[in-house]
Amino acid sequence: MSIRLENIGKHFGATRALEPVNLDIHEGELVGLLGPSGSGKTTLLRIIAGLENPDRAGTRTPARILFGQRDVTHVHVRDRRIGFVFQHYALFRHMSVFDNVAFGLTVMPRRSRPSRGEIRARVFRLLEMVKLEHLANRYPAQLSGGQQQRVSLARALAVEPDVLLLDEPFGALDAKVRQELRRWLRHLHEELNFTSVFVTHDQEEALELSDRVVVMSDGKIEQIDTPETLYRAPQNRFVFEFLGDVNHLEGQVHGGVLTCGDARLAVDLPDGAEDLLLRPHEVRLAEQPNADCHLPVTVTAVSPIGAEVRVELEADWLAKPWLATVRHADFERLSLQRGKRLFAHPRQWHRFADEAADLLKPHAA
Ligand SMILES: Nc1ncnc2c1ncn2[C@@H]1O[C@H](COP(=O)(O)OP(=O)(O)OP(=O)(O)O)[C@@H](O)[C@H]1O
Repeated sequence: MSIRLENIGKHFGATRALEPVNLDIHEGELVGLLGPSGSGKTTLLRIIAGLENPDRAGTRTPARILFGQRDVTHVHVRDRRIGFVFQHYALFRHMSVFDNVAFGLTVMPRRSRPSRGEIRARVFRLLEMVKLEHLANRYPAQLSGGQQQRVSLARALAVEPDVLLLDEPFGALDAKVRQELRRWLRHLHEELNFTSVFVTHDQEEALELSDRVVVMSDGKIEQIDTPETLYRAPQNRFVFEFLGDVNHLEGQVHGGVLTCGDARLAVDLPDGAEDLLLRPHEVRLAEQPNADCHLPVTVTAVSPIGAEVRVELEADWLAKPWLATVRHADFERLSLQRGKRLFAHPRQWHRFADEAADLLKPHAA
């Protein structure tokens, strides 16, 4: 089921939670709404659900919500055929896992309600999918947080919703369980191909799970793209900064050289103030400066965890420490340790002409 949002805005009294936005979600797509706290993600999700009404816009451009061809703008939440999973959408504590998952089916009007045998078969099929069939008789209190969220998901899918909405579904779980559940949701989605929209403020979660990510800030959509395009071609500074760690190199350009204290970098830019941005993997470390680049730094922390080594760098010319990620081989070759003095060499850098848009292509340095 595709979803189309036209001119959907929202005010709460004088607070503008959402500027009028347009959004097309394709059938079978898994779309993440990503943004900092207060950016309007939950408001947008609640409007899709029918838990909140969009502002009534002028008659020429009315707000509309379509599920496929069906205009659901004025359809009550209970008739929108939606499944929900919320961070704290507690299961019914006095009901077994089986009864929780069966709940939505057992309360259907008699004429559309499946028979008891069909309900049983469907619940067990779902429990198998979420790998909990052996716990059907347990009560929620006897399950881990991750298992409870899997039951919530099975419960949401039981009524075969047209659209599945998830609001920070893994927000309350610890990092490892979160990651497991993400992979598992991705697989389930591929298997069942439902259309779903989920809210998160976790970049990694959005990039790993989504077919496309909607990046939001301050009630506006900043960019809608696949994770890869978002990361490689952010449309503005906000998206670039929000999607990963960023190092700043601020200074004055004069005659093709950017200077900042005793730091210097040759750049092909007109004279004036600049703020260049670098991702941690774009910072190379070396024992020596060169003719084009003199960026002296001191190592202040090293964490050789995982596939790469994270190195924190400080310098008098830096307002905020830099973060570099280097390979283990370089870590050993440079004998990196606290207090070591080195030189940073940007592999490439990025620059946004202003807050509005305008990505200038990344520059190899
Ligand atoms: N019921 C409400 N009454 C008044 N203001 C609200 C209400 N709901 C949301 N807001 C305001 O609307 C803005 C957007 O809130 P929303 O919850 O959609 O953001 P969010 O991106 O989901 O944030 P978070 O990640 O913190 O949940 C915020 O400024 C918030 O304070």
